Amino acid sequence: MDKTTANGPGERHEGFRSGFVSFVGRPNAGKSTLTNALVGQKVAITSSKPQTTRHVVRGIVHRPDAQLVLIDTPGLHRPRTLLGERLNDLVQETWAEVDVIGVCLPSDQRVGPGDKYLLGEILKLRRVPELVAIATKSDLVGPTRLGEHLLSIQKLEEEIGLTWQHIVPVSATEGHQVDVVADCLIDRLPEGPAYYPDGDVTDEPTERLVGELIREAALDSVREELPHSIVVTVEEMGLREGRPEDKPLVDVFANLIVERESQKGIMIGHRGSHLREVGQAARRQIGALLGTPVHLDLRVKVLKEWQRDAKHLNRLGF
Ligand SMILES: Nc1nc2c(ncn2[C@@H]2O[C@H](COP(=O)(O)OP(=O)(O)OP(=O)(O)O)[C@@H](O)[C@H]2O)c(=O)[nH]1
Repeated sequence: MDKTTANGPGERHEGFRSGFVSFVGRPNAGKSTLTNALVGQKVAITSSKPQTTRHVVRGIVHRPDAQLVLIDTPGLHRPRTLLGERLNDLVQETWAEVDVIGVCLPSDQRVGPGDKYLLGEILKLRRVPELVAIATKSDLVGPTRLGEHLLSIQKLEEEIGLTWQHIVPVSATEGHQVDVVADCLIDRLPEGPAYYPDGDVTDEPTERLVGELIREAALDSVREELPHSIVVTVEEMGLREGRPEDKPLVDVFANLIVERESQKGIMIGHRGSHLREVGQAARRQIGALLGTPVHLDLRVKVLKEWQRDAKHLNRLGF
């Protein structure tokens, strides 16, 4: 096979670049939305509530000249529970291993102490990756404000003692400059072979993605204090037997786990109305992901104080 045209996994390609990139930024900075825009398919959970990304989800960008593997981590925050501590360790381990960190700084907000804290943590890593500054949500501001924002990002170089390889504005929702972000990131990757076969968009097991879609549907509708208390386990999933070939149906059995009885009540709602809505929304999303109609059996369970209990955390995969 001609090595200059091959770009399957493990094949070296003259001038081909490949590597790992992680987006960091304050909660709600637009990391998941940018991941999805780059990959061109919904792979990371997005939500208007902060700190909802809990698992490391990979999205993969395939190009003839490069392969970019996106590692989506939860936000770093002051640990208040055992879950918080484990998440922070996971984040720092991941950051030290990627080739490039894309620091997301939303254009509609001033660069602040939270951003500087994050950057300080990055500079403390045993190995500091290349840094690209991404001014997200550029559609939310006018040119003057965007200019100011880019300037204050540049000033961080002096203030904190870091070097940006690129500073790039982007609107992931409008699809504006998404390609430029990809170029800037790929530009900093080392030469090397593709890690994944063409066409793969994520190596997350389907069940985990399905669980995330259910969690997203549940989060969309509950009050601010509930998000951290929700976790979803997919117990069983499979094609229902005995269906006609042109009418397949996938059965999904999942648990929505909360910490307290009172939260269970909120989740279920009056005569089950809330749970029904969540189920319907989740079913649509899962159907779109799998390309098959879905029957979703969703139950709400209480696992008391699961965020503080090592046994529960292990069981839930943290
Ligand atoms: N107008 C606009 N809104 C955006 C853009 N990107 C993201 N958003 C919105 O900002 C909110 C947060 O986006 P996410 O992508 O979930 O942010 P995140 O950084 O992954 O958030 P966490 O998971 O909490 O860390 C969502 O409501 C998005 O729709 C953008 O380019 N323009």
